[in-house]
Amino acid sequence: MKVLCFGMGQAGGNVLDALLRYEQRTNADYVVDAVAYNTASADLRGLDLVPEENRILFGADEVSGHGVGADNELAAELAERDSRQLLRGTDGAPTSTADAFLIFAGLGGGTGSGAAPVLAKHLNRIYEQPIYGVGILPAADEGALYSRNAARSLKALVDVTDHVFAFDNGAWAESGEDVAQAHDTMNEVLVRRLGILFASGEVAESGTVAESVVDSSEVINTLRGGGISTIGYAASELPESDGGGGFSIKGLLGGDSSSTDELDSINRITTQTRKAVLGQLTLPCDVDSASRGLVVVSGPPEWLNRKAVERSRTWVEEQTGSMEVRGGDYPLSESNHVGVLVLLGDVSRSDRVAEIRSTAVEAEQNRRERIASDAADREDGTEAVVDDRLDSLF
Ligand SMILES: Nc1nc2c(ncn2[C@@H]2O[C@H](COP(=O)(O)OP(=O)(O)OP(=O)(O)O)[C@@H](O)[C@H]2O)c(=O)[nH]1
Repeated sequence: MKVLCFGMGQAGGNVLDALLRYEQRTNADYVVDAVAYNTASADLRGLDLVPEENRILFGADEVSGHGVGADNELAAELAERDSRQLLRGTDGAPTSTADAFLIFAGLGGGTGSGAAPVLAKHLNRIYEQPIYGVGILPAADEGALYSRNAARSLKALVDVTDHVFAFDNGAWAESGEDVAQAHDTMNEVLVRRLGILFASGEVAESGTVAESVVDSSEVINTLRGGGISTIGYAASELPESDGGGGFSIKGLLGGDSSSTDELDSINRITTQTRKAVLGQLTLPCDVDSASRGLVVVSGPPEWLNRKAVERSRTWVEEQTGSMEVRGGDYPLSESNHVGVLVLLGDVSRSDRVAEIRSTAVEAEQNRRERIASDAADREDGTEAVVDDRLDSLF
């Protein structure tokens, strides 16, 4: 599945850079072009793989390249004002070769949080392809302002995109890691999942193998209808003699390797499916609240047992209670792992999203009370200006 990628703000740019690195490392080719945007010029300079000419500074008239300092309303305003400049990011891009557009952003800060929905809205006006957000939720200990920004931005992004892949920083933070290192580790987790999802759709198109490979329309159909999705992934290393070579010691000794391998393959695939869903989701959620699912099993072709793939698919169907769970293979001849990726589309219950929402509502109430009391203190009777946007959260 070919994707045209946009990284908005610092987190957005970092994750995009990490995806490009992962694509390079795995010799894949699904990113048709990559564009990064920021209100802070230093953040754009810090990127590695996004081409220099595709790094776009906006809002410079107002903030002179110094960023918006977590003010996502200002970022949205600047993005709207500079929308032509944002769209210039697609000028040289081979837009017609993309199956989908992807906008990466941290939702807790200012630039990505405020400007990602604005960019999505403008791309939507012009292009036919589905537009997906990749929204990074702040950890709870990043404070109420980040939660408030994230709550608003998540809602705005869901409203203007065809789906939002959510990633919860809080669920993936390891205690004791410094922030930059933690971000790098989290970015790896996220891009591995996205990379496998997009690369698996490419195999079908190049026509190399098996009939049950996943194609891009299956990814798009799983995401159809919008909402928030989460992705789980788990992998198991194969015994050395089988790693990618396709032979087993038992087979060489004349033993019945095929039945052993079949059992082993079924066990590995079903176990990894459970692990992927029960403890490795990008956004922890109530699995039974998902509307649709997609299971992609990757590994050397001889390990991609049909029965196992079908069992995994059925298990995900049972867990989600959804009748719309697709399944397929992603053959990787050189791999020494069997991996299972599970995409759960349109999840409606997540403790973390509920927590962000309630912190946001509380922060908003405090703000209103403060404004109201400031207004009461003023004797001129000026009415408090309140923000009603949060009333409509989810
Ligand atoms: N997973 C991940 N999260 C990041 C990364 N960089 C920043 N964040 C998170 O993103 C949120 C802050 O958003 P940023 O992207 O830094 O902010 P910005 O969009 O550039 O906006 P301003 O700096 O406020 O203008 C916080 O929740 C950070 O923890 C990253 O590389 N990976």
